[in-house]
Amino acid sequence: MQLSGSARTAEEDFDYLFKIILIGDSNVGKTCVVQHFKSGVYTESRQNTIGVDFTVRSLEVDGKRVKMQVWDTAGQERFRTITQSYYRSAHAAIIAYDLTRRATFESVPHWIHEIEKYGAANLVIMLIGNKSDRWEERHVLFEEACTLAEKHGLLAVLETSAKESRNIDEVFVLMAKELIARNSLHLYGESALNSLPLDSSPVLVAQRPSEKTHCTC
Ligand SMILES: Nc1nc2c(ncn2[C@@H]2O[C@H](COP(=O)(O)OP(=O)(O)OP(=O)(O)O)[C@@H](O)[C@H]2O)c(=O)[nH]1
Repeated sequence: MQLSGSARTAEEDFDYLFKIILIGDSNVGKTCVVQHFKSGVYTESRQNTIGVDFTVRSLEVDGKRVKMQVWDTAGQERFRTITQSYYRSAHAAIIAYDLTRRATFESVPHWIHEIEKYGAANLVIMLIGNKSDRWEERHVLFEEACTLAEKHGLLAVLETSAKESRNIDEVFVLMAKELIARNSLHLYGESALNSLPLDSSPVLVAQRPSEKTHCTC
């Protein structure tokens, strides 16, 4: 994994540049999640993504300036060849499903397989169950997503709502923290890897109407 540390450009200084690919079935809300991350607003989406859209936002995480490049990919099958070509240079992948549509959750193993096939080795993978504002129509239990995440060694599961601004920034901040931690290990070499083992247990964050559950397993 190649991460750009302490990079400088004429326009902007940053300590890290991370490239994140957002994948998942069509209409799960990927574009709305990215747009909310970029601008903080929810705009009802009427168009499916064609190919891949590119968004950038800078964050400050643990005193570090982090530039997040997010590639919002089309979920539709007909764009698969184009989107696959973006996997290779990503540092991390976020797989999104719609928690009101079970079929989109059942596709998650397929998306993990795509990452394993086309992405770099050891890509950090996070799972998000979007549309948590429609919790009454839930067709995927949070616990099921946790089980899947553990089985495949994913970093985290978060339930999000682009519509009601839930957990969107948290997804990207958590991802940035993990990538910074891994980059530090990378910089300090094998001995650091031995002395600072990464916690392989996923971080799990459910979003329910009036409570927020954090659990680590
Ligand atoms: N209720 C609710 N609807 C959402 C949310 N996020 C997205 N939507 C709606 O879900 C539909 C699909 O959203 P998109 O963001 O276009 O989905 P996508 O995954 O990018 O779809 P593709 O571009 O085809 O891959 C739109 O009608 C959105 O307005 C959410 O958090 N809650």
